[in-house]
Amino acid sequence: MYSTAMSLSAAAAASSSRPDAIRPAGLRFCGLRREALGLRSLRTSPQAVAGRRSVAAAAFAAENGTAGSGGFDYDLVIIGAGVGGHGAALHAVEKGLKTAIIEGDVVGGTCVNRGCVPSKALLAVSGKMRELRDEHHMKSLGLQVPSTGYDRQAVADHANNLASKIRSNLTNSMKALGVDILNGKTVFTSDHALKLESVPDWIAIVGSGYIGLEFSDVYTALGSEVTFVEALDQLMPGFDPEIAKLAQRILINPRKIDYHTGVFASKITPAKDGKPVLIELIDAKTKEHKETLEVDAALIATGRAPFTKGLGLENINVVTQRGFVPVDERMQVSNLYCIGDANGKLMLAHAASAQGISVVEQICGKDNILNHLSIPAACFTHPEISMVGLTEPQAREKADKEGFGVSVVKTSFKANTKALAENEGDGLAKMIYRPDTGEILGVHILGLHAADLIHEASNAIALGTRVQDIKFAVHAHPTLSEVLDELFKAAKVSSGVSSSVSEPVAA
Ligand SMILES: Cc1cc2nc3c(=O)[nH]c(=O)nc-3n(C[C@H](O)[C@H](O)[C@H](O)COP(=O)(O)OP(=O)(O)OC[C@H]3O[C@@H](n4cnc5c(N)ncnc54)[C@H](O)[C@@H]3O)c2cc1C
Ligand SMILES: NC(=O)c1ccc[n+]([C@@H]2O[C@H](COP(=O)([O-])OP(=O)(O)OC[C@H]3O[C@@H](n4cnc5c(N)ncnc54)[C@H](O)[C@@H]3O)[C@@H](O)[C@H]2O)c1
Repeated sequence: MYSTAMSLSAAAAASSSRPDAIRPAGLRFCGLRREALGLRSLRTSPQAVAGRRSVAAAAFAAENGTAGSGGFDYDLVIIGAGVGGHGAALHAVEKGLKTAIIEGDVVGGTCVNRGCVPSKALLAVSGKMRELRDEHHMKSLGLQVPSTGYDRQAVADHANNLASKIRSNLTNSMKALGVDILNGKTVFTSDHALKLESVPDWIAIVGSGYIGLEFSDVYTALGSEVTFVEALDQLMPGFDPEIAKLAQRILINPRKIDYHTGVFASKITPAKDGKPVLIELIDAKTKEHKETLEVDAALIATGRAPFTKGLGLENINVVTQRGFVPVDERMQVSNLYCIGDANGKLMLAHAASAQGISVVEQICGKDNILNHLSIPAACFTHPEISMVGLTEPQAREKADKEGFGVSVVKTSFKANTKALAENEGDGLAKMIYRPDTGEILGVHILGLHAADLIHEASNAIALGTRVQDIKFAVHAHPTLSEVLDELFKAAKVSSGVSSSVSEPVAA
């Protein structure tokens, strides 16, 4: 029997995340947490470094050894079958570890069941709807669309069906590899926003981060009017300010969206007996009452925090911060690892998975530190926003502290042939870099397929490729990737800096 899993399931009361209080703008979580569960008899596998420890994936995973007197059934027990746990499980099997995964609710976690997957299904619909309704765009392509409409339930079914399909793909992929999927006992909160049970005429969205912005795209495409309530002084405070300003011009101002910034939604009274939803707004600084909004519905998108109570972390003196588990750069705390949303470093599906893989590498005896500044992020509005590394203010702050210079280059999508062919010239890409070394500090893109374009920059940061080298890489014409090519070629790096790329050979 898996002794680790037994002690965990007895202690667990899980739901990965819930709406959270405000976080400062632009905060990148730096500080891993790992929670100790007071696990007994943990052992490292023969390849792992000496010492007892456990692994957390999505929530946590506990490692134990098959060798020796303990006689455990698994080398690795992962708690939580979200994308973090799933990524870790697949990698663990590849590494030859006998693996089990315990899920308290349904396989797939937040991303698959109430996050990335259903939200992107709704966004796919909003994208098509926008395109079909854009008469000017259609005319310019020579198309006529007589009328457009939608079936709300069919749209909702599309999101649900996609989630079920991906959930069963994930389940089957683990079963096929021999990962045992075990059920925990736990209590969950539920997230209904993605069920699209109605399309309100007027919806207030509290918080203009990723969730708020993506849902504003969905709701306005389906005909709702949106009012944003944002505590900080500008909308989209987590984004590079120049990109946020342009996003406001492209994604907010032309749509049926108004907004209140610098105010907290301090109290929300649900609709009752024909009365509307009431949202009390207070000044974020003075805390004085400003006004009360009356709307048909309210979506709270103020950040999420993990529910990590009941795991027995206090038994090993791990103190969570608003539920987040403080881990170090190797995702460790005490004798445990914690990956994914639970550690709060970067609450993204692919970050969770990358952390899981990094941890498995360590368990197998190879030191591995994930560079979080190389992990891209994307907001799937129409058009999309993507980013990797530092924002310009963050880069300038770091430069002031460490005494180096910062340069910025920008290019417009209007200069890109492919974007113009698609009639999608709205957009900007900017790169922040060190002119003395050519190091790429950050790249931010708003424009058509920005979420796909960012990877050339994130891979360059991950691999330490400098501007003076990547500028020689060739991009097919006409493609959107030339947007990044423009950035690399426009950057000016000090002439004394060496390049590892050979000079192009003259034809
Ligand atoms: C609306 C929305 C849209 C999103 N869109 C994107 C996107 O487009 N791209 C992106 O990268 N990210 C997106 N995210 C974020 C992404 O969903 C999360 O970062 C990701 O799911 C984190 O993965 P995880 O494995 O750490 O946690 P989760 O996916 O939350 O999985 C944790 C799992 O652990 C289980 N669990 C927890 N505690 C226990 C316990 N004690 N015992 C047993 N089981 C337990 C939970 O039930 C859950 O299944 C979105 C999130 C939301 C809410
Ligand atoms: N495309 C994606 O990758 C994607 C999509 C959705 C969600 N996510 C992940 O899910 C997490 C949660 O997303 P989110 O949008 O809820 O959080 P967020 O942290 O991105 O944004 C929350 C916003 O709410 C504001 N806020 C907080 N309390 C408030 C209050 N009382 N009144 C008014 N404004 C308030 C904050 O200032 C902030 O701008 C994110 O960390 C993100 O990583 C990712």
